[in-house]
This record gives sequence, C-alpha cells and structure tokens, in this order.
Amino acid sequence: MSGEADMSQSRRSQGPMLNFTKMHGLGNDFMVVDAISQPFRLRPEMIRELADRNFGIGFDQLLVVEPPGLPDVDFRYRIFNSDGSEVEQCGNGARCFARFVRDQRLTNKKVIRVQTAKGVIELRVGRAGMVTVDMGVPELNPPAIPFAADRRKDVYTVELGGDTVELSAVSMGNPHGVLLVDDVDTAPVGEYGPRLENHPRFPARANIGFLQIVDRTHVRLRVFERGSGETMACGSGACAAVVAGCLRGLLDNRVDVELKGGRLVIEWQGEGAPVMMEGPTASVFEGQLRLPADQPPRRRKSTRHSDAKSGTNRQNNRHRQPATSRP
Ligand SMILES: N[C@H](CCC[C@H](N)C(=O)O)C(=O)O
Repeated sequence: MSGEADMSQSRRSQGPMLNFTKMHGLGNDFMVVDAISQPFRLRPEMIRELADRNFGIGFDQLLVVEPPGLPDVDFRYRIFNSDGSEVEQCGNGARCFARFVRDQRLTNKKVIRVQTAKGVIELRVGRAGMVTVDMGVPELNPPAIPFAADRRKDVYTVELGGDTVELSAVSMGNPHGVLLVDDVDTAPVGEYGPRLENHPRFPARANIGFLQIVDRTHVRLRVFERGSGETMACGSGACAAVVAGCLRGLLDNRVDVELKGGRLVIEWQGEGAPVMMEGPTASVFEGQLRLPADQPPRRRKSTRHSDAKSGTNRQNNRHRQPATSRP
C-alpha cells in the first residue's frame, strides 16, 4: 500500500517530499525514514504533529536511519518518541530497523551493527521477519540509569503521593521502572504510569513496566512508555522486566514475555551478560509526505545535531547521559 500526505499548510509553503515506511513490532508502531538517501531534519513540534493519529501519520516512535558515525558500525539509529523527545533505545524499533535497511537495499548483511545514543547494538535477521537483538548489558547502578538512590538495590520503595510503590530500576540504554502486579489486566497503568514516568527520582523520566509473573518462564507485561504513553508492546521494557524478575529470583534465564500485541522471547544469563531479545517485525505501507518549506535542509557537515534538542552528543559515548528533550 502507498499513500501521500501533505503537511505543508498551503501550496506556497511547499517543501520537499519525504519517503517513509510505516512498520510495527507487535503493534508498537513506527514511522521509519531513510536519512541517507534523502535530506531529513524534523523539529520536535513537527514530530509531534506527524505522530498524531488523527491529524498526522500516527506512530509511537519515529526511527531514523543515518550514516554510521563509527568505523565498525553499519548505521546510526536515532529514535524519537511521539512527544518529540529523542531517546537512547527502542527494542521493537531495532528489529524493524534491521528489516527496513534490508528491504530498502541499504545493506544485504544479516548481522547489522548499529550505533545508538548509548552504544552499539547488534541485530541478527532471521527467517520470516524474525529478528534477534543483542540489547547490551543492563545498567543497574542508579546514577547511570538514571535513578535517584543512595545505593544500588534490586527493589526500591518510591513515595507516590500518599502511597508507596516497590519497583526495580534498570537501564537498557533507556530508563525503566518495573513494578510487580498480580494481574496486568487490572494493574493501575493509567494512574501510576504517568506519575512514575515523571517522578523526580527519574530525572530523565522513565518507561514504567507492570509485570505479572505467570511462572518462571512466562510473564505478562504492560508498559507505560516515556514520551508515548501505553503501547501495545515495548521491547526494551520486556528486557528490563526480565532483568527485574531475575534479580528478584523469580525467573529463569529464558522467558516468554506476553504483551498486548504479542510475544517476545528474552534471554539473560545474569549480571554482566547482555540481554537477548527475539521477536517479529511487520512492514505495513510505504508513504510520501510533503514537508513544509520551512523545514531547513539537513546540515551535512555538523557532527552534533541540535535540531532535535536531544542534548545527545553525536559522538558515541557509552557513559554520557543524553538528556532527552522535554517537549
Ligand atoms: N519510550 C522509550 C523509547 C521506545 C521504547 C520501546 N518502544 C521499545 O520497544 O523499546 C523511551 O523513551 O525510552
């Protein structure tokens, strides 16, 4: 399927056409743009407009394919939430990224190394749209998550108005808080999600997972995502949830994670080991978009993107905390 959208308010302000592909990983949906073959630069307010499911294309995240910034990687992978904030990681998006660069003939590799704002991850393309991602080693030290705590614990107690909640804090490159619940169907996702996403103990905000342990190899999970709200699935959230369950001694090393949109398989051999995620990808349609003329052409020289106000230095530095821009 293909479609054409016109975001320029009038014919006078006609800007360049932009090709994009609409994809999803278990219903966590993306607008994916090849910024290698076409000039591309969007301001946060434009991303918010495009993300709108009534007035725009509609997506949870915008994924951007850029040329590599390091010698031993194939592409740079940039991620923007629907609120326009640039972030460090998107697991479902990483699987779709791998499928996209092959579908678009940007590579014929089956093992693809991509540079994110928080380091390099490896994508391995399987059969029938399945992709396995090495999501890297989870970060558990509070300052690196970031999470405000005087020392590292497996479970923290957080004041929430008159209540207190217990949660684990994990970074998969992006920050996550994970709460145990008896039943995800009745979990207070809408009430606790936004309050914990913006809790002062998460200075860069956080994705909030509600985890139901079915047994040691099967969990159910809902995630209220930073900058996007509850999604049908969250890949990095599934990884963080399995890490949290393992730290509590409740899960084995290989776990089926059942999300609203479907199932991911997550493996973690324990502290110091990377988290491996396997799941499906889907490509829904190709589209063309006419941008407003005031979208400035992409600066090819700069190595530092200030347009997304991400505060993320383009040089890849694992230890730098990229600030996410608040809309
Ligand atoms: N909302 C996330 C980014 C997208 C993560 C999610 N879609 C995934 O599959 O990991 C954040 O602000 O860190």
